[in-house]
Amino acid sequence: MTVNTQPATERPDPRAFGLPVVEQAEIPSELRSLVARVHDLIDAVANTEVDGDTLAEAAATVEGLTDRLNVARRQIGTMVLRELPGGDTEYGTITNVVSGDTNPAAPPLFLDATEEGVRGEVTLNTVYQGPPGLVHGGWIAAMLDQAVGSASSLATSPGLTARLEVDYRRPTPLFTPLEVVARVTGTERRKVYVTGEIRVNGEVTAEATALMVRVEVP
Ligand SMILES: CCCCCCCCCCCCCC(=O)SCCNC(=O)CCNC(=O)[C@H](O)C(C)(C)COP(=O)(O)OP(=O)(O)OC[C@H]1O[C@@H](n2cnc3c(N)ncnc32)[C@H](O)[C@@H]1OP(=O)(O)O
Repeated sequence: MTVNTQPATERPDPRAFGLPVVEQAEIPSELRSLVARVHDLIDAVANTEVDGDTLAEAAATVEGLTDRLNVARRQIGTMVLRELPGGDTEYGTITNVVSGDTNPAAPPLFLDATEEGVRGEVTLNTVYQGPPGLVHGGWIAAMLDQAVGSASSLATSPGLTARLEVDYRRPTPLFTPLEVVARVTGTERRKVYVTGEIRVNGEVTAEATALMVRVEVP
């Protein structure tokens, strides 16, 4: 089943929910650079074996930086307006743990609209490790949740995940390009049925079926 994407102009504006919106182009390049450096820092901290003096010095430096950054914080729930290839647009939470532009803990997984639904590629490091060398099952579910939510939001309007079932078919490896896809298979009133897959070299390692319930604009 192919579900046509609902025009962006017909989707709810987050400002109607009292949420601030930042356009993607307004995110300063210095912030993007900081996010990328801290993303690498998380990986370095998770894996370092340097001596205690170096660790103590690093902790003091990071604490000082944290204090400096915390003097001006965004409102919780700030949204980012993204331009997708093909001219469509999408709102996302700016600190979303899977795909947030300003979240150094996010892989990040960016999903583009396709004719079928959504598709994205991502390669994960040891920060997302569960079993040795493999992606944690919770992160697999998180990426699939994001993909089904995004496919549902683009095809209809934003919603919350009511049900998500994941089948883990094969181990999902770290340091290997992962393809993440999702598509809407049906709708019924506010209910949107969606499926998603993670593939490695074309082979499905995990698949999800989900029910999204569209939120009502106040
Ligand atoms: C503008 C903002 C932009 C945002 C962009 C976001 C981008 C997307 C990216 C996000 C990606 C990340 C995504 C995330 O991380 S979403 C975060 C994780 N999810 C949640 O926190 C959701 C928590 N649950 C709820 O809030 C409510 O239960 C919801 C809102 C889901 C429904 O409560 P609501 O009071 O509104 O509706 P209703 O109870 O009248 O139910 C309506 C219909 O649904 C049926 N039903 C309900 N539950 C289930 C169930 N479990 N199995 C089967 N069916 C179920 C129900 O029978 C009824 O059917 P029918 O009687 O019509 O036949």
